[in-house]
Amino acid sequence: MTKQAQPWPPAGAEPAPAHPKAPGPGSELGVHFTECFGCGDELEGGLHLRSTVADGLTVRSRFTVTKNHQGAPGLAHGGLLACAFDEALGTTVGNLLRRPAVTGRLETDFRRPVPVGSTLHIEARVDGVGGRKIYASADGRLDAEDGPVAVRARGLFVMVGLEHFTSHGDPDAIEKFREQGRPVREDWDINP
Ligand SMILES: CCCCCCCC/C=C\CCCCCCCC(=O)SCCNC(=O)CCNC(=O)[C@H](O)C(C)(C)COP(=O)(O)OP(=O)(O)OC[C@H]1O[C@@H](n2cnc3c(N)ncnc32)[C@H](O)[C@@H]1OP(=O)(O)O
Repeated sequence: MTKQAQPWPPAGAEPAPAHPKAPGPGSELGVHFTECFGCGDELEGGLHLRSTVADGLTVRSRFTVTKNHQGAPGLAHGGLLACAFDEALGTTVGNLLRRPAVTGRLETDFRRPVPVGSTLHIEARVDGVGGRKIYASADGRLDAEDGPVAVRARGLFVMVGLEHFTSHGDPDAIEKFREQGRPVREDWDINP
């Protein structure tokens, strides 16, 4: 096994400017779906991730680890940390590029244990786009924006049409997003 990183983003990926309608620096991104395990406010055991646009193609998210998120006693479960990064990367891609996309691949490096009670400060960015593929990465730091790196992640997101959500998920998904203040059909570029 090697810790040697592969080139990222891969050769051929191009820089991805923010969409003209993307929320600007300082914008709170809010909840994209109230029942989302990552950001929703209706799930008691959820991650309750909160995100703010930092600058350009960067979003800062916060996730506080509770006893609902344990693996070993007093420590966060790695799979839930990966979930937090999926959410942080997904919200970065979705909100800044305004293209519906789903996670195709997610890599996580766990560098330090993350204790219950700590807050992970996740800084995520869009690294590039190649065809339908969007490359994004993030660092998660313990308890402060300049704290020690505990987790790093890279995600490959694949642009999809809105029918991805209605045909594989809830037929009313687009209407539900609209009811929750996300009129994706109007606000997003929806033809991958
Ligand atoms: C969601 C929000 C919508 C709107 C909300 C409003 C506002 C809020 C904003 C934002 C918040 C969002 C926050 C969400 C955060 C969580 C996100 C998730 O967890 S998503 C759930 C988990 N992921 C899945 O369930 C995917 C399941 N997989 C699939 O459906 C398909 O495999 C899919 C769509 C990924 C690709 O299938 P194909 O048939 O369309 O396309 P093919 O040709 O297979 O892939 C396209 C390209 O991507 C590469 N690719 C695909 N998967 C890959 C992989 N695993 N590794 C490497 N490359 C891969 C392929 O090699 C191909 O590349 P070549 O064009 O040939 O160069």
